[in-house]
Amino acid sequence: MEAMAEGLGIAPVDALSAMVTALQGLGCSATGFGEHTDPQLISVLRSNGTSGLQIALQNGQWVSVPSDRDAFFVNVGDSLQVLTNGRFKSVKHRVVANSLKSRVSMIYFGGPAMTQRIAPLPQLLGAGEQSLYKDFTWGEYKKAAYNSRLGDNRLAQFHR
Ligand SMILES: O=C(O)CCC(=O)C(=O)O
Ligand SMILES: [Fe+2]
Repeated sequence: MEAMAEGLGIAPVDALSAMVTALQGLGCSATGFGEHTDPQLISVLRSNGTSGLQIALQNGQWVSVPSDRDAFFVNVGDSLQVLTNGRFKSVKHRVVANSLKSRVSMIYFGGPAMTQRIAPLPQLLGAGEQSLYKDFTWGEYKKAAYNSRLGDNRLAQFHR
């Protein structure tokens, strides 16, 4: 935050960190990153070992992902859910800010090419099994995503 303020030429330099301190003083856990699913095929995440990442179970209960700086968190995205015709689930997740330690994460998002058609892999479809989704390209999905909010179920509009 200090470096950002410095880069922005904001004076006094500690204006932004004062804001963070004020939030921490409230003693409540703020939203670090709102609930959402990742759009791409796969996300590979590493963090600095600070807790905060949570996934939603099917019953809506939020469960914390253990914070381990030596572990990778591999997450299925919406596109892989479609490619597997729903066998792999794009799990809803969020980050709850920790008032004691900052969470830093780096994520690799593996996404398809813009013109790529996103559809269940034929070899995964059983006899007579239909795609659960309408035909769409990654570009079409992205366009729909730009018109949605972070927490929206963006795949819903592509369901058959
Ligand atoms: O920072 C994190 O741990 C997760 C962030 C995230 O879910 C995302 O960028 O898609
Ligand atoms: Fe995410």
